[in-house]
Amino acid sequence: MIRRLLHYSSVSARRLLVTELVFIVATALLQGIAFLLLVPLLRNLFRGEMGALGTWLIALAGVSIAYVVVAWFASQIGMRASTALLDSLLNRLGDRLVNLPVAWFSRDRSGLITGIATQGAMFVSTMPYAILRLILTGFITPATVLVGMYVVDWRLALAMTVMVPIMIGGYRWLRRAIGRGDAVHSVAVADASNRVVEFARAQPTLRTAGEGAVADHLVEQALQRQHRAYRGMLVTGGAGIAAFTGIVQLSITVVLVLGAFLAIGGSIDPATLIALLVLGVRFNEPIAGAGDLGGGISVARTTLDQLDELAAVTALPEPAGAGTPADWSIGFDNVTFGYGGGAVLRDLSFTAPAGQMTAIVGPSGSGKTTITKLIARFYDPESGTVSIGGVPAPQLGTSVVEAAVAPVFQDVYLFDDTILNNVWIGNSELTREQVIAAATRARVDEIADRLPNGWDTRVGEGGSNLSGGERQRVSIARALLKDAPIVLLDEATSALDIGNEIAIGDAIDAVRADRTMIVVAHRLQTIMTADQILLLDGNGGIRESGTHNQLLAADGAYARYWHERVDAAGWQLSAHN
Ligand SMILES: Nc1ncnc2c1ncn2[C@@H]1O[C@H](COP(=O)(O)OP(=O)(O)OP(=O)(O)O)[C@@H](O)[C@H]1O
Repeated sequence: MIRRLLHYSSVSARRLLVTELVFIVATALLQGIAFLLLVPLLRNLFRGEMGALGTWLIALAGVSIAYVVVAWFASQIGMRASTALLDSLLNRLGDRLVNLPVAWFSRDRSGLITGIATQGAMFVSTMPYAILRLILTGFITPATVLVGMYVVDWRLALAMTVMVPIMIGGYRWLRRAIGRGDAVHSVAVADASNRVVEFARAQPTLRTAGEGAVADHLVEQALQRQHRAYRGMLVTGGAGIAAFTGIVQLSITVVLVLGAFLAIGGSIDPATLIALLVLGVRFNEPIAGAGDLGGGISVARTTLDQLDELAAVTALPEPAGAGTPADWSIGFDNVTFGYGGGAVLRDLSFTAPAGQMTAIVGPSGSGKTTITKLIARFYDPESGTVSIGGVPAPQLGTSVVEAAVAPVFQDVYLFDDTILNNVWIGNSELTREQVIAAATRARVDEIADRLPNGWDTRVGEGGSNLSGGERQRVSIARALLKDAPIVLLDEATSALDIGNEIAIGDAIDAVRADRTMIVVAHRLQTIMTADQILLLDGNGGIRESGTHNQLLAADGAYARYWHERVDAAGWQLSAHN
């Protein structure tokens, strides 16, 4: 455990932790010595040898003062070590989160991260101060007492020694029992918090769909599972603590009975026996205390296990030296990919020329968004190659791909900050004027104009004060600011009002310039103005590809798809041409 704490500590936290451990050991030794001094002290008291008693009293007072001083330092350093450890844990977690592959993040992982970042990290950080101190003291103090007992009476010391492995066995069993219960409980807590957050987020949908009862039921089930897991943890933990306390009490009884026999046989005088029995109680006290806290270690261990699991998540392969793309074209070469089930894309090959717009169309679930996620390198394909400028993505490395690609996805996240700051994160080095200029090109100025505080109006959590189309305009403005040579655009599927429709069209024109654009296209205007259209077949491949005019002239699947869409939209081609 101590090794694991040191592993997750920063250099300064590690230094504090080691210093604290030294102080804890010193405290425990002094406590043990103070207990041992009780033997001559009590023996002299019962024998009425007052002269020697004074000497032992002074010695005891000296050791006690030293103990208080060292214990005070131990607790002060312990508190500082705890704070430093908490900082290190949260920093390690943050560093890991920004390096985890994007594909790792899903909604059911948010409960795990929240659990580690809140109770988990707090619990681990209290280890040095509140728990480790008592546990180490609980073992070092009795060990010191035991060594001293051999000096006073080896037979009682031997009896006590025999009990030690039994106590250690009991302690381990107790820790394992609590650890098992806590592992189950942690999973249940993460699941329940996911469900509650989901329930809160889904309120608008649930109310309109009248599905509140189903969601209620899911939350209730998750809370019941958590309740059961908690009860299970209390039952196993409580039984473990009771059993361990029983073992500790048994050891006192053994010493008591043996001591009584020795006193009756005359091989030990009553004064020494009383002193040794007092020592026996002192011997057991810290151990029983450590038993109560052994569960704390198990709970902290669960959090450390979760951090280890996070550390073990394999990142996508990175090259030793990043390759340089020849241009900003994108190539798919026999790409096959699935999310663990069947293949979503099968032997898919195409080239999206640099500086041109490629529109991807096709049935729902045919893998359009998946293509954009492979380009952004959220995943690597199972077989085949995705390349940028002729260089396969793994040879470019994630950071090069991230810098080259600006994604404008449908689930754009806006922070609960001003609308301007939400655009600004596209490139924090620009000035306010530059940000406003870019945002204006994406037609975000119209949104700012209607908000009470203009550019400085907060947009609510997740951008809840803006419409879907408006959020997408902010996202396009971010892409403009980032000025990446490749833009991935997943157009909103939901119908947009005419204002947003025109504004998004203008925003796309602004971002298009000479960039390579891959658009999961739903707007007819986008589709027909693309330099290349890929029609997916719904079986992981491409059915037809070409320009709008070529494909219409071919009068195949695309032509049918197009006419259906035009009819459905009641679109007047002539009006827009
Ligand atoms: N993270 C994921 N985990 C598991 N399966 C996924 C994941 N994302 C997508 N899928 C599945 O992969 C398939 C392709 O999804 P994708 O979103 O690429 O389709 P799409 O053509 O963009 O669909 P739509 O037009 O409906 O948005 C679907 O069957 C979908 O359920």
